[in-house]
Amino acid sequence: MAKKEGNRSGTRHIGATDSTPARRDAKTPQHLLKVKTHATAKERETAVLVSVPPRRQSDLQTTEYLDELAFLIETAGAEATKRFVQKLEKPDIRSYVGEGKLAEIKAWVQHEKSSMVVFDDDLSPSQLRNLEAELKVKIVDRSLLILDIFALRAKSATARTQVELAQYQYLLPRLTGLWTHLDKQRGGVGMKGPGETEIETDRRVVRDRIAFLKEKLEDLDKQAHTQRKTRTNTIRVALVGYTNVGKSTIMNLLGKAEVFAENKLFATVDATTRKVVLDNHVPFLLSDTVGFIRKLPTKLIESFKSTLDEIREADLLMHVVDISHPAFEEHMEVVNETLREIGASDKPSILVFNKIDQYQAEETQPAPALALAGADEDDDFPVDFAEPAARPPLAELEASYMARLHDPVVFISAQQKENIDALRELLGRKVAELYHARYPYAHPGESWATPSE
Ligand SMILES: Nc1nc2c(ncn2[C@@H]2O[C@H](COP(=O)(O)OP(=O)(O)OP(=O)(O)O)[C@@H](O)[C@H]2O)c(=O)[nH]1
Ligand SMILES: [Mg+2]
Repeated sequence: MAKKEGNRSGTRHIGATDSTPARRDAKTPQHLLKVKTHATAKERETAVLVSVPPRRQSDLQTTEYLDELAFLIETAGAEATKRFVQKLEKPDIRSYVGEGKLAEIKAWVQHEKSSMVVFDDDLSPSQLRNLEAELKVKIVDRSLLILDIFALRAKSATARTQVELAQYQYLLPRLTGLWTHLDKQRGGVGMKGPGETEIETDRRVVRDRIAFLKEKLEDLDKQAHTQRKTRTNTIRVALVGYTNVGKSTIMNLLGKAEVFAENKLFATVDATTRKVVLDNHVPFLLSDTVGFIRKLPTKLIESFKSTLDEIREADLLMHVVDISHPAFEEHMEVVNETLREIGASDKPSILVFNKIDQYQAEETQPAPALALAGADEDDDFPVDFAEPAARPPLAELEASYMARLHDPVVFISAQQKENIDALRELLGRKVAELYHARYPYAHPGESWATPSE
């Protein structure tokens, strides 16, 4: 088994910029992470999407989920060219989809020479193995796809270490399954699969690397903690929300920061913190963080502990929602659920409905994008265009949210700079309230002379 990888152009090496001397990883197992969803060749890779929705899930929802998966694929640098949907009570334990559907997928993949098949769930190691043996192309599940995007985006030492750790944690139980397909990627001809001894050796190497990365993260955490301790007498605000809702755009607007904002999922993987001084208000620290997404694997959340500490340690959350997205209410639920999971759901928060410039009131939803994107229109998934979902006029929506929620609400367009004064006013007021409640005898701004800021 070739253990060394050359630094071929166009190939990304996770952790390659990691300058920390490896203590125990004389044989760095990074070649094991080379299952990539993004294009490494000149030609753009093509992906077939597969989803097994429960019977009770509406067709509209299925379409939205597949749209999101296609967006993830696009963010990773490939193109979704076909969708297969099979409604089942639950995914097949052996091959995720049923036998008939699998044969259909196989025929398509072979005929169209697709580069990979992407599943909108996490696959068990045995499902992964079986699918790989049957379809003979790259098999990508939701975790692997998200991890790959995170790896593309992560810049800081902490974020990179977190991603690498999550990748190896993902890899460990799947090591045997992934071998065959790694061989294939390397050309395969004449390459024999590794024997059990080699797999065992690699398992040990990966375990060592995991231990090493955990130690490294602990060190980085300590440094970050010490740095945060110097920010005394300061209210901390964290931007939270679903991915691609406009958090970084708001950060740039308020914090005069230059944070990468883009119409791609997970543009931000590193946490960034800026001091913000709004006119006549108490200064505060604002952090931009990684966006949330549905079905974010718990393991992945755990390995992003350091980034999520910014949220956990915040005094106030600004929950940003993209109101122009058809599924914005479900997105809010996902965010609230994730906040609960990381133990940050009881914090005071402000709800910021963004992208009002793009919001379109209408009586019914537009026809699902399914037909446009080459969906598999077989009997398993009759396309249903008549699903009504009212989108009331903005003023109505605003009034109903204001009345319904305990948290303060503001409707803005960060891009068009609409209603930003209202946002500043609300934020300034909330921060001042928190500040005076917490430090009744302090004078705002007096701690800002500390050298670390
Ligand atoms: N139409 C419209 N687009 C916006 C608005 N605010 C942000 N955007 C766009 O939405 C996209 C995502 O914005 P970001 O600020 O990167 O979103 P984010 O929440 O930081 O995204 P992640 O870091 O990927 O989680 C970008 O293309 C922005 O230009 C808005 O008010 N209206
Ligand atoms: Mg961002």
